[in-house]
Amino acid sequence: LGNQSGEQQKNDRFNSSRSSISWIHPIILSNKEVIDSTLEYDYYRDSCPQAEYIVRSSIRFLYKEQPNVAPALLRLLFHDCFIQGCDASVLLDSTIDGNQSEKDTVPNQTLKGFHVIENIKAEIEAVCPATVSCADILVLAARDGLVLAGGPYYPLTTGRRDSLVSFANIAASEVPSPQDDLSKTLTSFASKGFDERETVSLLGAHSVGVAHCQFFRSRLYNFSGTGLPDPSLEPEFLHLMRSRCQSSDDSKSHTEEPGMSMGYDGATGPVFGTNYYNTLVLGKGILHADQQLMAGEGTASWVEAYASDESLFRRDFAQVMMKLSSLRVLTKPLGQIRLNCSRVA
Ligand code: HEM
Ligand SMILES: [Ca+2]
Repeated sequence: LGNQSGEQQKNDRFNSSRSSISWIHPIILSNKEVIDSTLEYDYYRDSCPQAEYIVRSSIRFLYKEQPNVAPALLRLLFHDCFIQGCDASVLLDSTIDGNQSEKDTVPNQTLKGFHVIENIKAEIEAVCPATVSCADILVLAARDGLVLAGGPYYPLTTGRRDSLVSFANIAASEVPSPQDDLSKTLTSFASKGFDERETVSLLGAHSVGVAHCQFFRSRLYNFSGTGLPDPSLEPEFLHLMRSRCQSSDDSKSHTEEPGMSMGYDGATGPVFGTNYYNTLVLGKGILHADQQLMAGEGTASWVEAYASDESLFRRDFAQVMMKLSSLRVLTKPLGQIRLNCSRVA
């Protein structure tokens, strides 16, 4: 499948209408023929009834040994869905005929969890060949991991199809940067259809997982080229962060580089939800983009609401994760079912 079909696919997706129910995409093939293609609950109920069970049991098994699989997959899902929709475009490897992978772009270099999706895909292929998309496996696996990490459950529809190309240039420019100010973050999320409340709740994903020093070192030693730390950092916290992250990185690789957990205020241990928002209220956000949520009246009031009302956060987070997981999906007849998640079939 060459570039032309990739191009065609892109055009179809740019032209498809966006309704507020984002998973409904009427696709007009000719003047007469309209296919109302939608995602469905349990889309594989006849074609592969074991699929969702295989995902869930694999993630459960892995989580016991490696709980960091949950944050890794949640971040992978975000980086897939935010770039041209939930189509597994982030999972493709670069190819010799020149399709550079999103994986190989700067903002994606510390993504993890690719092998997890690949292994689940192989297990599913063994029982239902060429049936279940990598895009569906990723959204299901991320949801199941999140639940194990203490996050809310949300129902997912399925029937996504996999992209024919990876969108490296778009990823390089559209994956949000941790150095972004609030207005940039809000513009970026608004361009994908998320309002302020939804953006604040989505960032609650940072309740789990780790940020490596490279993503916030400049805040500690040389904020915006001033040679001084970020003035919004609470002094004791600045001291703690500096003790974790030296001014220069002498580790040999990303995996060795130290980091800090983002949703942990030191007092109560890592709990999904309110802790993250509390860190922001206390001026202890790790990433600049996180702390910036306190810089606007509207976003700050949502941060405060989520910091004090766990069930409100869980409800909003479940809703917004459903929306993220159905962003601009490809459905039949677009896209394909890959046989191996890192390669076009
Ligand atoms: C303004 C928007 C965002 C920015 C700038 C941002 C940036 C980052 C950065 C720099 C890291 C650290 C990566 C590393 O050290 O390897 C990170 C981690 C993470 N991000 Fe985000 N992120 C954003 C939004 C989101 C959203 C919307 C989600 C999911 C819904 C998400 C999920 C995660 C998770 C779970 C981790 C931890 C990964 C792990 O420990 O393996 N992020 N993010
Ligand atoms: Ca994508």
